[in-house]
Amino acid sequence: MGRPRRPPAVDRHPEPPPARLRPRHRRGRDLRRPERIGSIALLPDESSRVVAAFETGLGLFDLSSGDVAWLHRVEADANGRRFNDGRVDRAGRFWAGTMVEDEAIRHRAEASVWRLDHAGDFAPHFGGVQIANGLAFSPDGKTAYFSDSPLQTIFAFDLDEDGTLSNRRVFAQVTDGYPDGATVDAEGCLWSARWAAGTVVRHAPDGRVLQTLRVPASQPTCVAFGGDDLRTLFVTSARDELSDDELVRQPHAGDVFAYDVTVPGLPEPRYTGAIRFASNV
Ligand SMILES: O=C1O[C@H](CS(=O)(=O)O)[C@@H](O)[C@H](O)[C@H]1O
Repeated sequence: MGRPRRPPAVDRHPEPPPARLRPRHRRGRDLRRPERIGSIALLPDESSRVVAAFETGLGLFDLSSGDVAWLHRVEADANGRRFNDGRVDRAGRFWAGTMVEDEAIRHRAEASVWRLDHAGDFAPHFGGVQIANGLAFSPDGKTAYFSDSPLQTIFAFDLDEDGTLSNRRVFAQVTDGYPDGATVDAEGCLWSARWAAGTVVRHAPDGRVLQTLRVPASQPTCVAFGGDDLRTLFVTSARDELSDDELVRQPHAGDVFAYDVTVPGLPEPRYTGAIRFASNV
């Protein structure tokens, strides 16, 4: 683990819109979009379009123009849920989970993890979730990781070739903070952001903690590898839910941090399935 680099300049607002960051230029660009975005899937064609998990469902989102063509708008009712974390698995399917945003009913665990498959069908794969987070996949694609943040638990599953999850087990029980976004490096270790603990933790494939990186913000939200050799670990963070006093003590809350790492990440898989547009929106 190297020294933290000076954080790239990303515009900060009381309600920050998602920014598209070009790290070399240390510049972020605000994106016009109809709803908050929880996660995205890159597409094979290198165009400016991605599949985005918006609050209410999936849309084909043009990062340049801000145009959205809805694919599956499955959470459009006001039920206190929205889409949150997601990631493409090694076989090119997009997984995205919802979270119960309304804290008063979060304990009901009515959120789910959904899968966009190769045929372009989008369906819930399992439910009983409060806040779906930390979806990540082992280098061989046979193990999936997932966190239900309020439970302070990271789970592992077997993932078969058909895209079915089974053999759910506890991968790590978290004692400090809440497991948020995560990714897997080339050695199969899981990097997990710890909301409220101000850390990012690297777990061995058997769940052991190998390394804890302290970041200068209490709410790191997700991690991603980048740079030409995938040896830069980017860590996003949130200002959300911090008091004015906390924001004074945490001037970097909401920034994106970049760290040099020795073990590289893996290229991010792209969604390789069909794109089917919704007929009802
Ligand atoms: O992913 C998210 O998680 C958090 C906090 S926690 O990690 O679940 O504790 C959340 O409030 C945030 O808005 C969400 O996107």
